[in-house]
Amino acid sequence: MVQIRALAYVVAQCRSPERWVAYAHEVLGAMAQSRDDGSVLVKVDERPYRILVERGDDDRYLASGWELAGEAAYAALKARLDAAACAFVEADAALCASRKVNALLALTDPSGNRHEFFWGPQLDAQPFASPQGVSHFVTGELGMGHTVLPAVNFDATRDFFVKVLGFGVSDTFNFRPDPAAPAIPIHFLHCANGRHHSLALAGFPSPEGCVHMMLEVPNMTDVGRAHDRRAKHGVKLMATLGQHLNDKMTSFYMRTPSMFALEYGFGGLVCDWERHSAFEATEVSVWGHDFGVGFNEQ
Ligand SMILES: Cc1ccc(O)c(O)c1CC[C@@H]1C(=O)CC[C@]2(C)C(=O)CC[C@@H]12
Ligand SMILES: [Fe+2]
Repeated sequence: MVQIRALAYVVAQCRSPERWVAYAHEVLGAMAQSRDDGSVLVKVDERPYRILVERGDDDRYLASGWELAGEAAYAALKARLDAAACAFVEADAALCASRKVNALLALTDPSGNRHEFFWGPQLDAQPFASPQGVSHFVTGELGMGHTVLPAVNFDATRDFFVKVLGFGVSDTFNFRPDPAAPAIPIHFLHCANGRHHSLALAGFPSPEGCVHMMLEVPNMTDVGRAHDRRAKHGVKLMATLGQHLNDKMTSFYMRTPSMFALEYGFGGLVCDWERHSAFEATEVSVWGHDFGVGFNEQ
């Protein structure tokens, strides 16, 4: 059985990656550094980066980076993909060097989202120190956080993650913006760690390539202070503060320089998958999370 350990990183594209440096320092409370090729590494923990921003002619999401435990797990994934007749491309030395990993393969899921699978992240001795006094970001064995990706070919994409890649379905949600229209499915998936979801698939398109990514901090003070910094720097709010019903996370959503949203929250559920029963949530949140603000200019 294939086991994906965790979501390790995301890759974004930006016409002005230096905007991500200011956004990381001033709003996220993360470290950030430009490289000679114009790309930016956003660092939130002991890893050299968790968000890699490439310079390009668009502001959008490019890829999710999934971590395998080691060489054997990576070989097992390749065998699994071959057996399922899923095409993939192995990275050359230049791409591995850019991603700071030992070996990497890339593929496109049935909805056209790019995913990278690797083993052997490079570690350096640079500790994390938040420029805004954020306590820390909740990563470690739970991985970087989560992403919600558009899945227009919903069933095929869900089957790919569950049947080929071994993800589990944590919970489901049927989104009904229009009660007369058919519900839009959003399925929350976990890999081999306790984070409630590392990936959610949403049955609608997203021009920015990603509905949102999520970074977690350990307490409400860190969320509230980020919420203040967002307002101070005029970053657009995409959803108000609230607490999710399924994973209990308290969070708000704001725009990133690559146009997709970032959820900044605390208190996400850590599950024991031996004891968990998947449920269908009929509400987004216990309180708050007005996504209506995302459609208005502030
Ligand atoms: C429902 C939910 C549970 C846990 C999460 O971490 C989470 O981000 C969500 C919200 C998912 C979803 C979204 O991201 C884009 C806007 C959506 C479609 C809504 O308008 C309601 C649900 C929202
Ligand atoms: Fe989320």
